[in-house]
Amino acid sequence: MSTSFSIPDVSDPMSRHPKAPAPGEPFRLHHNLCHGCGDDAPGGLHVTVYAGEGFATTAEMTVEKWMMGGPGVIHGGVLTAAFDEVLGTTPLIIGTPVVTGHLQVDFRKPIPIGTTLHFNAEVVAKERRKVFVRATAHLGDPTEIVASASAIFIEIDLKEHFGKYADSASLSRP
Ligand SMILES: CCCCCCCCCCCCCCCC(=O)SCCNC(=O)CCNC(=O)[C@H](O)C(C)(C)COP(=O)(O)OP(=O)(O)OC[C@H]1O[C@@H](n2cnc3c(N)ncnc32)[C@H](O)[C@@H]1OP(=O)(O)O
Repeated sequence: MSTSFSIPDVSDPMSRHPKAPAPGEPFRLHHNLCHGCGDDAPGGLHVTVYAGEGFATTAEMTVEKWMMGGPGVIHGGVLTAAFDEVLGTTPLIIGTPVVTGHLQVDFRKPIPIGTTLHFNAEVVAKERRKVFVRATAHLGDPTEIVASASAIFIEIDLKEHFGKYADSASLSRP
């Protein structure tokens, strides 16, 4: 399928899930080996996403040396993976488990190694199983956006989607 990020004129009703973390509290790990958030993921990003107000979340990531692409700056693929993690966790605030269908990233400024990236994300709409999420990243000054991303995530039944793969990789520890 080929698609683009286009927010529907009218969203399905959305509400914060009663079991969503309180503002400032972290979301639980997807699982221990998740490349984005898992504690045991070899070479993982170790991003923790925190609930914000409404349908919003925040996250931080230290830009480490191994994340380098061009000399001294983050690799675009690493930044994209970080956005995928932050954006893909955010729909849990409305209680919806998802996988990425479409993800687009705007790389606005070089992001130096050694800095801390701050993410702000928000679910902006839901249409049937599609969840529309946007995020921005900055280096400490929220008015200076260094990158932004938009994504369409698709609601899934976790067991149906991952059940046949989980034994081999996703849930076993290294
Ligand atoms: C037991 C285990 C415990 C596990 C413990 C917890 C683990 C919790 C893990 C979470 C982890 C998250 C981590 C970060 C997020 C990733 O990185 S997820 C990994 C990357 N993504 C993928 O691997 C997804 C691969 N793609 C697929 O599996 C399938 O294409 C999908 C996305 C499930 C859709 O297939 P489908 O269910 O057949 O959907 P389908 O009926 O065709 O379409 C439904 C709707 O979605 C739209 N749609 C479908 N595909 C797309 C697309 N690519 N773009 C835009 N729209 C689309 C359709 O147009 C349709 O829309 P409407 O007709 O309602 O307007």
